Amino acid sequence: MLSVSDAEAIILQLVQPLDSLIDTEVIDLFTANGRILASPVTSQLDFPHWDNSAMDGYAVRSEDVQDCNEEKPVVLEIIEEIPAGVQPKSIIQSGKAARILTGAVMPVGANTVVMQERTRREGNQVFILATPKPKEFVRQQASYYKAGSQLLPTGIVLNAQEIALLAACQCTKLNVFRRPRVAILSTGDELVTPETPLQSGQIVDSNQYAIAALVQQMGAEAIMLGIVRDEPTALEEAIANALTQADIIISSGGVSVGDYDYVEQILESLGGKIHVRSVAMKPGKPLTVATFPTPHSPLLTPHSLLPTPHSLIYFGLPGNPAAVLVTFWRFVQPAIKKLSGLAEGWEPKFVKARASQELRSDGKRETYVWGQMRLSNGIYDFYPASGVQHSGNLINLAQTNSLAILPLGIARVAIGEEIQVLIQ
Ligand SMILES: Nc1nc2c(c(=O)[nH]1)N[C@H]1C(S)=C(S)[C@@H](COP(=O)(O)OP(=O)(O)OC[C@H]3O[C@@H](n4cnc5c(N)ncnc54)[C@H](O)[C@@H]3O)O[C@H]1N2
Ligand code: MOO
Ligand SMILES: [Mg+2]
Repeated sequence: MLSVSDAEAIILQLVQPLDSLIDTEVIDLFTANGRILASPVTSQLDFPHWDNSAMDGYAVRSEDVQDCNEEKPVVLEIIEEIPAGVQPKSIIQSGKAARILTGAVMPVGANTVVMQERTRREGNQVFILATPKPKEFVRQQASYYKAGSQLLPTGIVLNAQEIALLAACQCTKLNVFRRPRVAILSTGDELVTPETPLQSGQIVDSNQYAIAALVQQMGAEAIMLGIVRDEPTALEEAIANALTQADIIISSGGVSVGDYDYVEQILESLGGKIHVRSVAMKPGKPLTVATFPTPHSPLLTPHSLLPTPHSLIYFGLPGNPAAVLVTFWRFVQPAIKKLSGLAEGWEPKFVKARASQELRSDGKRETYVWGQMRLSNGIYDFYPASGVQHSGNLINLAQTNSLAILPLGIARVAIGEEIQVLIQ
């Protein structure tokens, strides 16, 4: 059985990010929230675009206002009014000033802005009551960004901050990585859809919904392939079909040692290479991970006839609902993030927290306890979900946001002790 960290290393090494030449699409800025840039962005505009005023006040020549104070103000003649958005018409000569408003273009000849509060106005004269620093309150052209240099690199997520910047640059069409395609299937004769009236012994296929929600939350496309019977031919057909339409396939169930657990055997019969068969973790022990060498369909490459170069990864998650969530957060989420083209930050995120209650495990497998992290006075406290922590219990998963980790060999964590917590 592999340790969690060995399994993680193997899995993340199997993931080849999407290709920045092939696996891309051009989208509108309006739909760019959460998407990942597939090529760097460069603007032909300087920021600021031109020298402009940072204050409401007066544009002056700094040489004219060297020695002024309240008792001995310098008096300048106002020759123009420049609101934002208006091109100045005059040149500011010695002894002259322009009324200027925040964001307005600096007039030629002026190099400094005196803020309104340090002036007094009488008619078309302004009294400068304090000496400004040279160039004070002038936002110099290109002082934030010089046209032609790289503005945003490949591999970053576009959020509000980046989208604001792209809008300001008038970059309304963006080359981004396509969304990873994730096919999802559930295995089990006992499974029915949520709208089916339950017969004795039947279970609702909640995993399909959980996995689809997780996949969508990550900005990937969830392809829901439904329930597959525990029957080798049906399973083989379903997996072969999934291979033609996805970058990643996630199934749940059928990976343990039971008489109807066929997933591993079918993966091998379809030419898959198994890299992980079980992991020393609880829940999640029978996690199975395989790869298939080449994509099985040109569907994957809408902009080219070349096949995508990365291999296809199959995650066979254990059927128990909590095992699905834990193995997804621990392994599948970073794998999808890495595949999606993110240049950095795809690794799982751990934080330190204080145990708010005693935590226990059998010490034989790395144990993941689900619960809630809460921030109080700058310190994270971890509250395990109340009720049983069994991998078949999904009731108390609701409202959890993290997983506390009890390492192998640690059977007890006392109240107040520091623990590692995986955040979702
Ligand atoms: N003799 C052993 N038995 C088991 C072992 C073991 O090591 N030796 N491991 C146990 C562990 S740990 C887990 S986890 C499960 C994993 O089993 P499978 O992946 O083979 O899953 P199934 O047997 O198909 O189902 C397990 C359980 O989960 C329910 N399930 C399955 N699919 C869904 C779904 N889509 N939505 C909701 N619930 C689902 C299923 O009804 C079962 O109750 O094996 C243990 N056994
Ligand atoms: O480890 Mo299993 O994944 O307990 O339920
Ligand atoms: Mg089983």
